[in-house]
Amino acid sequence: MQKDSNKNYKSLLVNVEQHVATVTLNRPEIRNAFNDEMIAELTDAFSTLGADDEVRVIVLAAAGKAFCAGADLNWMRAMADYSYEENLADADKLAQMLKTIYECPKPTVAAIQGDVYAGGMGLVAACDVAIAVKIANFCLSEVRLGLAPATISPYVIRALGARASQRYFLSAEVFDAKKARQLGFIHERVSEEWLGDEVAAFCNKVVKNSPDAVKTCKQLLHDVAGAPITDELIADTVKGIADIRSSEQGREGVQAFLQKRKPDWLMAD
Ligand SMILES: C/C(=C\C(=O)SCCNC(=O)CCNC(=O)[C@H](O)C(C)(C)COP(=O)(O)OP(=O)(O)OC[C@H]1O[C@@H](n2cnc3c(N)ncnc32)[C@H](O)[C@@H]1OP(=O)(O)O)CC(=O)O
Repeated sequence: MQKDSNKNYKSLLVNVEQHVATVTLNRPEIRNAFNDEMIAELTDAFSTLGADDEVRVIVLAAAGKAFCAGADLNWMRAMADYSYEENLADADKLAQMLKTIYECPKPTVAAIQGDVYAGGMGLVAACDVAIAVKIANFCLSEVRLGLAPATISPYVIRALGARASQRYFLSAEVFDAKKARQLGFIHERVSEEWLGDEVAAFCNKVVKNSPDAVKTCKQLLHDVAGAPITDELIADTVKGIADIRSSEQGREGVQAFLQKRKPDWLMAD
């Protein structure tokens, strides 16, 4: 059975077929960077599909050239000028979106057709399984922009490992899909023409299994794999991004990206 579950989403496409839901990020012109609207829609889509008995697995895919360029920097720049309380409340919505994806009771698969930068790394890390094309590049680029991988950190550090995270959080080095596979950040690396088949093959295996047993496995994997993602931890990460994006260097880094120039960190202080 095929079902079009798009509701009135503006930044997403949602489709359900044979128990597999596909949520497609659909702002290809800015490389699927997410703003407040996309954050609200992703939160709603994963909550709704997570509660839908017909859905047994959810694929997070993306339209166009890149998988996701992280937070929309026009939105980040705008938030820096809001009151601190509004800035915190807004950052909390980003944190809650990631938590909703991570805690979704259905297995989630990131189908990565292109580059994954900054907040996009959080989306991939919040999913259970990640399959990427060979040409995809990965980068925790935030520090280049005077920002920090804050709300995404609980998920990325779990998926990438503490040691590799130290290297890539601090350097913002770009790494390729081969390295991402070696580090365990992605599970499989395939040619572009095989991405759909590889993702479908994985989903078909999940769909044949007992939905209740799969749900229990997912809960166990979270419980056993690491310290719980508590409200206190989330609040720390929310404060982390709210503080840094309204700082002088955060404003300068984002402004420099949007103006297509190099940031001047010293002038910002
Ligand atoms: C979640 C938290 C923080 C963040 O996520 S901060 C976001 C940081 N993001 C980045 O550093 C990525 C910036 N983008 C890129 O480096 C590149 O776009 C790319 C992803 C490597 C893809 O390169 P490509 O050459 O394919 O595309 P262009 O660079 O030409 O971009 C096309 C078009 O899109 C605009 N754009 C790209 N990314 C963003 C963005 N994040 N926000 C807004 N706009 C973006 C780009 O400016 C181009 O626009 P034109 O008008 O066409 O020039 C914090 C936490 O963890 O809490």
